[in-house]
Amino acid sequence: MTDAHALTDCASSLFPPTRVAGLQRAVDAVPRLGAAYGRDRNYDRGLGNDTTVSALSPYVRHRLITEHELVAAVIERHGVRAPEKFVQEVFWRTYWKGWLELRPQVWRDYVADVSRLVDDGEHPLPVDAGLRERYLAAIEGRTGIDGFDDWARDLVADGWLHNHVRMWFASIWIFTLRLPWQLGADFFLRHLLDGDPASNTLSWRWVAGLQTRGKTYLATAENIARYTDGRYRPRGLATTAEPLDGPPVPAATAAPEPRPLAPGRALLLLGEDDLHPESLPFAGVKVVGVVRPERGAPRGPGRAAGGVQAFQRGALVDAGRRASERYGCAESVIDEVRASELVALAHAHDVDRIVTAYAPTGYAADALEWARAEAAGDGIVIETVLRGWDARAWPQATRGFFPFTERIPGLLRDAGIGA
Ligand SMILES: Cc1cc2nc3c(=O)[nH]c(=O)nc-3n(C[C@H](O)[C@H](O)[C@H](O)COP(=O)(O)OP(=O)(O)OC[C@H]3O[C@@H](n4cnc5c(N)ncnc54)[C@H](O)[C@@H]3O)c2cc1C
Repeated sequence: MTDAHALTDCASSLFPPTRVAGLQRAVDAVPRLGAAYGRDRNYDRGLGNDTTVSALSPYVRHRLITEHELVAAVIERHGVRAPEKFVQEVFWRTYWKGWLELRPQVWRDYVADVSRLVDDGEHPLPVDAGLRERYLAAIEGRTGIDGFDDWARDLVADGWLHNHVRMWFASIWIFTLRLPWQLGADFFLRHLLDGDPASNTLSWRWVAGLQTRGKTYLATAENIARYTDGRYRPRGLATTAEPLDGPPVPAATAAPEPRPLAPGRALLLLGEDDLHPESLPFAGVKVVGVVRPERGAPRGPGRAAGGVQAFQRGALVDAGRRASERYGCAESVIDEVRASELVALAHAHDVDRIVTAYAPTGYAADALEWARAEAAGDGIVIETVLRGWDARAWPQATRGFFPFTERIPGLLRDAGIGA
């Protein structure tokens, strides 16, 4: 039996949490990300030599590698047509982030739902005793469902799953095991190295039929057998997938607007959503110190898996070192993003402002918002800077992904890619 809460070092050896490791993986992957990716990407052949996908998500999610540089490298190698599918997949991330940014209530509802469903222990369990045993069987890989049990254990051990596996897993969780989707999303978010509030919450909602109203994703034994090269052929899967019921999708609110930073001295605060501070638009700002949180943002009411915490910590250390070098100043380490420590550091550096990357809707943004409100009371302003990539794309996430894809050529042009 797997201990679903075990601290695992395996994940960080598969995915060393540095920009250099991400770039190396990208260099190795780029030759495969043209037509071959479009043809084979739905096959799950694991993380070894036969892998059909890039397995770059832990790096892209934390922006150890930016979407811009990844897409530019792939187009430079293959031209615009052959990697169309890959480029679209990268834009799924951008689209989901934009979609949630325009509808933060969907995030707030998810957070409230998870809190309501679980107790307040360090490793929270469902409050409903009947649900608890079924939930434990699922996350510990004891359901007896071929494939599903291995995937639950793989997730805990590796911190990563192939996209098709994530779809099958979520579908079986919701429609065969009849477990609440929010608990599956929480399990994923706390164990995936790439765990991302937007991509995760909205993908689970999509499988459940809440995102594209009435349209669900049903995993079938035939599809699983085909795309796992016959490794798995589960029996007894649900044969229908009735969409779940939920509150109506809220209307889109306004997208955040990019505001250029005023010139002058400031501290630079690192945030785990954007760990390539070298390319953030800080023109005119004199960075006099780098502030690095020791710990990443929470991933749910319970503790994130050990491998996830190690990745978050390692990625922050890596970005802190690069930022100190880039801006020629020392780094200060704080426990987590909290106003009291930020205000003390601002005073120690004789500045009244702190600049940081815009944090998209999620746990990190929640923490930053609390710190910002409190620090303002002490006369310290926390200013965020939005990348052009996000500023141009997010306002387009008002409808479904397919209308959004029509914007991709224009977004690439505006980013100066493929010209
Ligand atoms: C139920 C479910 C939960 C998911 N949870 C997360 C999550 O927490 N974090 C996360 O990053 N992705 C999530 N995804 C999306 C997707 O599965 C992963 O991004 C992808 O599998 C990462 O593997 P890769 O790097 O090999 O992707 P590739 O196929 O090589 O794609 C390249 C890059 O494009 C982006 N990308 C690809 N597919 C998607 C997608 N469907 N949505 C968003 N971005 C995408 C990623 O940045 C990825 O690194 C989820 C999907 C499902 C169905």
